[in-house]
Amino acid sequence: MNYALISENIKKQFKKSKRIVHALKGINLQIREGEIYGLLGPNGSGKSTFIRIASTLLIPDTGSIKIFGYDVVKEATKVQRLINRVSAEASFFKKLSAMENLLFAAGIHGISKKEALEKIYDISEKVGLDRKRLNDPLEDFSRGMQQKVAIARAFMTEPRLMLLDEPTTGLDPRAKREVQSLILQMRENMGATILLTTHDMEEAERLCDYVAIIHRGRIIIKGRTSELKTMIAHKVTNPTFEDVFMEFTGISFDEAEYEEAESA
Ligand SMILES: Nc1ncnc2c1ncn2[C@@H]1O[C@H](COP(=O)(O)OP(=O)(O)OP(=O)(O)O)[C@@H](O)[C@H]1O
Repeated sequence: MNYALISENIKKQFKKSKRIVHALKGINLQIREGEIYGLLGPNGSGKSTFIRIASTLLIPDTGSIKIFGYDVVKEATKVQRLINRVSAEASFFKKLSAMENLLFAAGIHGISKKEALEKIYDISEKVGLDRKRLNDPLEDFSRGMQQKVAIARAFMTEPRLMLLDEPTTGLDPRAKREVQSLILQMRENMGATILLTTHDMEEAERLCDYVAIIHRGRIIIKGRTSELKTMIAHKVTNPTFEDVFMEFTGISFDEAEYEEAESA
């Protein structure tokens, strides 16, 4: 079995005014190559912190993440060549055109102008963007279209691992559907592995092969969406994936007891 990402005992704390926030309390997970892996959890549970560590933007306090065998701290440059990341707010030069933004991204990744133009026309087709609009400033595009361009732009660099941090947050249902279809289509075409965070449980079920639910910096449960539904079937009739989320994130546990169980 080839793994795209292996995380071992990742811990991270932050100082927030005078308080210490334990954002991640020992995250262990393995993502198989080619999989869409969902990291789900309530607000503040630590999802973005994990994604930021995996994408070399943040250094963990302890533990390690290996991406295709490379350590995200010690071999950050090698890791950066293998990954790309898209967050909820597409980061563009909004006054510049789609074409200028895409050419800029291609340039950073050492893609020649000729190849970049081919890829850009391909992207416009994939996201349903009329070629004539390529020269319009990105700020004139709908949020859904901006997000689709951001995802296609990230795939343009052919990452082996794509980190999608809430890629559909704030989009209307139609735009959301379109972005989800684009993610599936990109995975199909590029064969990339995807780590995705979302608050939308229907989306998690639609896109993810495997999910982990994180709560207060700890992974509470991992499994295929169907397996997790089966786990709560004795409590809820015909459970939805949202029921699964409610069940596992409603847990109130005694910290000391949990720590003991974890270290046992
Ligand atoms: N740079 C930072 N400084 C201080 N605290 C931080 C920082 N980044 C994250 N935190 C805290 O760490 C915890 C986890 O935050 P994180 O953003 O990883 O959660 P999340 O699961 O992604 O939340 P959301 O679903 O709301 O995006 C939160 O309590 C947050 O306030």
